[in-house]
Order: sequence, then structure tokens, then C-alpha cells
Amino acid sequence: MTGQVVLRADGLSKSFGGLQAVQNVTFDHYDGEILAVIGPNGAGKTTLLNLLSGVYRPSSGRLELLGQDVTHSPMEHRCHAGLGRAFQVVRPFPEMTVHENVTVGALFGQPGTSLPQARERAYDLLERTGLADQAARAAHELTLLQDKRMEIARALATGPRVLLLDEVMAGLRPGEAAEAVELIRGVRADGVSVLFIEHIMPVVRDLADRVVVMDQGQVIAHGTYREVTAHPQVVAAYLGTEEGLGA
Ligand SMILES: Nc1ncnc2c1ncn2[C@@H]1O[C@H](COP(=O)(O)OP(=O)(O)OP(=O)(O)O)[C@@H](O)[C@H]1O
Repeated sequence: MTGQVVLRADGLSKSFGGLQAVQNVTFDHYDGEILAVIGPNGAGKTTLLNLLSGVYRPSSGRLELLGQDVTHSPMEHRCHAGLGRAFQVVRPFPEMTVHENVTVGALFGQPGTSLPQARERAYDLLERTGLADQAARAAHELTLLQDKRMEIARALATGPRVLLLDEVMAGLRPGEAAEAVELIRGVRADGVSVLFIEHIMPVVRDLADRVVVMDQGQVIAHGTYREVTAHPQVVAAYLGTEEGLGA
């Protein structure tokens, strides 16, 4: 893959006490790419995502976002510099409407945005994510799939160039996951690069241009879905695990 690197992790490590949760992780995420991070339970995927989004600072290593060193930048700075994140467990403001929830994202992510501009931007995103007809409902009334759509709309409202998704398919039925796959493809088609953590292998196969595989904190393989699922170290890492490779 060639083109501009939007996110460059160079030797990122994070330890908790004596535990090396992420060890010397290096990868490039290219503009327009949908990149999956997979690995068995406890591999370090969520810790890596937390390093990328700024929840944690790395013990060592360096992170670049669109060519800018953000290794020690706080979350808000990364957000304003073009990084958006949607969470596995959706955390909306439950009593606010769907439209208001997304408007908050637009106000937070783009300083200087007026309320009417933010409301308009939020409404556009509700249309793009298939939620326009739910705009006036309270967020707590949404179904799980609608919740995930809203979470993606909220992250997009901050105006990201790179969107991080943390197991957004969790809990969805297969038909719903297929809809979410389409939604994420649409996000990429709109010019946003996507990095996602996912356990559901058919989703990884259908969505990812490239896959980074972690085990015990380290990257053990990267390449296309076909390449990594044929890699002996990847097969060994998944053997006997609950999720299996299922490929
Ligand atoms: N805040 C923390 N304090 C101490 N240990 C942690 C912390 N967060 C994660 N760990 C440990 O770091 C290792 C990697 O965890 P992490 O949650 O990043 O893995 P994961 O690949 O996301 O797993 P899963 O697929 O189960 O969500 C695990 O051994 C975990 O117990």
C-alpha cells in the first residue's frame, strides 16, 4: 500500500506494573485504508487503541497523526488534529435526543462552530448514518444497532480524518453486522480512514484492507486477511481460544 500515512505507530509500548500489555508495536495506517487490529483475548488491542486515542501515554515509542508527533498530546488535541473514536460500550447522554447527542460531538470536535452550524452538521450525519428519522427521539430509546450508528455519527461529528472503532459489532445479529459493515464502508468512501478492533472474523474478512495481528502485546503478523489467517504464528495464537479463527 502506498500513499500518505495518517497514523504511524513506532515502537509503542505500555506496561501496567510488571505486565507488558503492548510491546514495541509498529505499523503504518494509510490514507483511505480500513485497517483491522485483531488478536485473542488479552492480546493488547484495547490498550493499543487507548494509546492511539490518548487515554494512556506510552511507556516508550512514538505516535504520529497526519505527520504530527502526538505521542504526549491529550485526547482533545488529538481529536482537534483529526482523530475520532467510537466506543464499544456506547455512552450517549440518554435523556437528550439523538440529534442533540450528535450536536455535542460537532461542538466538541470543532472549536468555533456555532450551535446552528453544529446542529446542521449533526443532522447531515444522521442522514448519512441512517438515523434521520430517529433525530427527535431520546437516545435511550434506540435499538443496539441504532445506538452504534449514533456512536459513529457522534465520532464523525468531530470531523475526523481517522476513525478508531472499538468492537462496534459486538452484540449485533449477523444481518445488523452486515449493515454496520456497509456503514463503515460509506465512512471510508467519504474520505475517513478507519482503524477497527474486531473479534468477528467474517467482519474482518469483509471490511479490512489490511490486518494487524497482536498476541501477548506484540504484532505477530500483518497483511491481507488471507495472508494473516494462513500465517502459522497466527493460527497457533488462536488455537484453542474461544473465538478461534473461523476462517
Ligand atoms: N488498566 C490496566 N491495568 C492493568 N492491566 C491491564 C489494564 N488494561 C489492560 N490490562 C492487561 O493488559 C493485557 C492486555 O489487555 P487488553 O484489554 O488491551 O487486551 P485485548 O486484546 O483488548 O483483550 P480483549 O479482546 O479481551 O478485549 C491484559 O493482560 C490485561 O489484563
